[in-house]
Amino acid sequence: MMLERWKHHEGKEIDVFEEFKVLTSEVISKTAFGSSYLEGKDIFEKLSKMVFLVSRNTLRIRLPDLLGLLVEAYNDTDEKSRITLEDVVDNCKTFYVAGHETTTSLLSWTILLLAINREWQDKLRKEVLGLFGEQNPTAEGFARMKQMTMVINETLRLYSPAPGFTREVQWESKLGRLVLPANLTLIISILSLHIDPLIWGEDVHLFNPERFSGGVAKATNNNPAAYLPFGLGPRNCVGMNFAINEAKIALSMILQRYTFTLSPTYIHSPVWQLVLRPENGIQVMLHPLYMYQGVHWVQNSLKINIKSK
Ligand code: HEM
Repeated sequence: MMLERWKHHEGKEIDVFEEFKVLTSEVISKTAFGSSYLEGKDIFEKLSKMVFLVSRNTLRIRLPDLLGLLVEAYNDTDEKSRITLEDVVDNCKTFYVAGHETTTSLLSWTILLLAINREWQDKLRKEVLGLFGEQNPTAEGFARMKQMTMVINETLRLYSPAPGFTREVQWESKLGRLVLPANLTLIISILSLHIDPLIWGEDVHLFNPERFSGGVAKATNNNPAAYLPFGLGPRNCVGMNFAINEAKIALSMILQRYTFTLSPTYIHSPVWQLVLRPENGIQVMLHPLYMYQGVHWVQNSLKINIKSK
């Protein structure tokens, strides 16, 4: 649906942040709730507004079949483990928000970084076309997407959709020279870890996916707590693989069809409103890879050589 809409924007500007909001809503609605964005548009719009008011919370249920599990828990014969209708609704909201805003943010920042780092955009396009040609991307291909994984990792480092997460101190504990009282809430700043030159080196502020060429462990010097886009430990993100696969599908399908450059109207202003989002959207210019000439679709010669691998 999104790519169909984009056909009307060829050669023109498009705000990818707005586009990805609809796309990721559609995806989470269909996969988790079996409905579509349009069917639940009003509810989803209200939930999006609520994002300003809610903070990440209490969901204790994992994919898949989220709704089924919630309904099961609601109908539980054991009164102690039964949840209320309000709990069902609350958990649906969390799932919707957690699974939608974060992936929108990841996709949007990746497009921004690829629009201004054209050599990486070209590299990814070659990788995608080498693996899938013009066919739809497949799950088997994802594991072989080395450069795409590097770019996603680097985007998540620089523009972590969730720039922080919280932990509650359950009982008085010592942390180095600090004594942490019980019930204290700690905010773990993912972003400060991701831009620490002691961990990443002097080029910490530069977009350099190459740093992930040997994998995350090598990039972090085997320090699993240095890179936390999806949190850490038993309460880490349940949607990590879902989000990464969704991003790989969407990016592959865009790269198969378009080159994109940053629009002069773009104003850089990342803000942390539950997720790290571009305050003014992300406007790019879309250039189709193929043009219809006479009776044939031909490669747009102004763009890159898409045949080379
Ligand atoms: C790029 C996309 C995403 C990012 C960066 C992200 C990041 C995070 C982070 C940092 C946490 C907190 C982890 C912790 O406290 O250790 C979290 C939790 C969570 N995420 Fe994600 N997330 C993403 C996508 C998703 C998706 C697609 C879903 C669902 C479909 C999802 C569902 C959840 C849930 C339910 C939790 C709470 C887990 C718990 O408390 O046990 N997330 N996420």
